[in-house]
Amino acid sequence: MSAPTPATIWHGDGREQALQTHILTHPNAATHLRNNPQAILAEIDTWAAANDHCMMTIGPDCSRPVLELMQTSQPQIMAELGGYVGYSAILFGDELRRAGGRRYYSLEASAEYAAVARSLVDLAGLGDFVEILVGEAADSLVELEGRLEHKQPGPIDLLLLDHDGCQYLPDFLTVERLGLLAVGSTVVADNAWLFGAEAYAEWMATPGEPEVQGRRVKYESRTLPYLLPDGQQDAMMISTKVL
Ligand SMILES: C[S@@+](CC[C@H](N)C(=O)[O-])C[C@H]1O[C@@H](n2cnc3c(N)ncnc32)[C@H](O)[C@@H]1O
Repeated sequence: MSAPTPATIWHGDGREQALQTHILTHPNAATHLRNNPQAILAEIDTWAAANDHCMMTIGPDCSRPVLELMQTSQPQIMAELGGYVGYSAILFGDELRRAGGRRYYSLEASAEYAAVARSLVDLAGLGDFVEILVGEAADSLVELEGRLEHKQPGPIDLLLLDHDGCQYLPDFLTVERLGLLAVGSTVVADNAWLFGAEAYAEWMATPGEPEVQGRRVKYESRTLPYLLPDGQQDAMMISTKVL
């Protein structure tokens, strides 16, 4: 009988702090890496591959459809639920700033991961553009709504769900109840077929116009299937609010 294949370890074994130390003490940290988001992202990918780590970062392949979406929809304000070590915040925050966007909000539950993210975002020169909110997304969303309330209704143009699949649906509904999305806003859910996100994917795919907070809402969705590094079939779901 062969030994069972060990489960993939995705995070939390010290790799995040090891990555932070690697980047911040890199011989080129003060020269090539400082204020160079693309070089920092490349260094994260290189370090992960060299150390045989499956990182939870969105990575170059899965980020491509989001970057394409940003080019076509030209968001002003973006928010992500699940910031981890700051990879997606650096990648999309850099793109958003270069395209003339206003602000990128990164919501992260873990104070440890958020501290790593903050140091890398600062090194990338994005510290005054990317804001990291530490705490459960459901709480940070309420705080965010208070901060954005003077802006137009539905202030988030592009929302990225990349935190805990079981929380995708309840936290998305919180976003809807708080009125943070307008007609034309887009929600991108990574890992939409796994890790408990199935309820969210089903809600988005169900025809009709469900009521949220007494308002009828409707989204049009498309899914982009892909394989995870460990071979599991997953998909990204891109949904645009049409009502
Ligand atoms: C897949 S990682 C995010 C990866 C990141 N978007 C990137 O591409 O670099 C998921 C992150 O969500 C965080 N998380 C899990 N549940 C959360 C919650 N309820 N609120 C906020 N963050 C949460 C985890 O701590 C983890 O850092």
